[in-house]
Amino acid sequence: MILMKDIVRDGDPVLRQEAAKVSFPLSDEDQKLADDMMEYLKVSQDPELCEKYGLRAGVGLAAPQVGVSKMMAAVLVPAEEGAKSPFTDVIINPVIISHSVQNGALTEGEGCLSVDKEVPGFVPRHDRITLRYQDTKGETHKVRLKNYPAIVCQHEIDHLHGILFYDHINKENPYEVSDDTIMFE
Ligand SMILES: CNC(=O)c1cccc(C)c1Nc1nc(N2CCN(c3ccccc3Cl)CC2)nc(N2CSC[C@H]2C(=O)NC)n1
Ligand code: NI
Repeated sequence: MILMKDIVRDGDPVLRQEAAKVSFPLSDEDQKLADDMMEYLKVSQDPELCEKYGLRAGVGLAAPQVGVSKMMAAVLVPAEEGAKSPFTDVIINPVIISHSVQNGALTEGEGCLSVDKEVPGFVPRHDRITLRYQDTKGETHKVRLKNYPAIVCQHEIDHLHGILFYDHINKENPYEVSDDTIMFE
């Protein structure tokens, strides 16, 4: 089971590397990694278990964050009342094949399990993306995502390319975004 002690923190070079493509069929090790990363998200989103294991809650976790520089990330965006559309899968060798011109950003900024300090500011991302990836069975998927699930997938795909969320925050004015940026909770 992945615990906070297994999460690599900012400053470790593995978080700034380009991860390696994953080959199929998955090795037993890669399959276990996929399962463990998804399990972390599930446990972290359960208030009792989160507390019991001293975890930070997350909706995404990328392999480099547990020290494995491979193109794999688990995403578990729960179904919430109202507009948000859920998205749950382990995305392997993900590629954003198209995206909206319009940006989107979380009004509360972003957090990351590998960044212990709060970094205030808006993180401008594409509001809508078309994502192609392979699942753990090697099946290729092409999905259109928008708003929160799109933000989360971009945050995790960034990890696979050595990019951290605060790299996108405007240094001069952290709360400056283009006026057509969609801001959401
Ligand atoms: C600095 N301000 C903030 O962090 C921030 C502050 C307020 C609101 C938001 C929305 C913020 N932003 C933010 N909140 C999250 N969570 C909200 C709580 N949630 C969760 C918590 C408990 C149970 C179930 C769940 Cl679901 C877990 C996920 N997650 C991310 N990110 C950035 S994209 C990857 C994703 C990630 O998993 N990070 C660890 N950002
Ligand atoms: Ni992160």
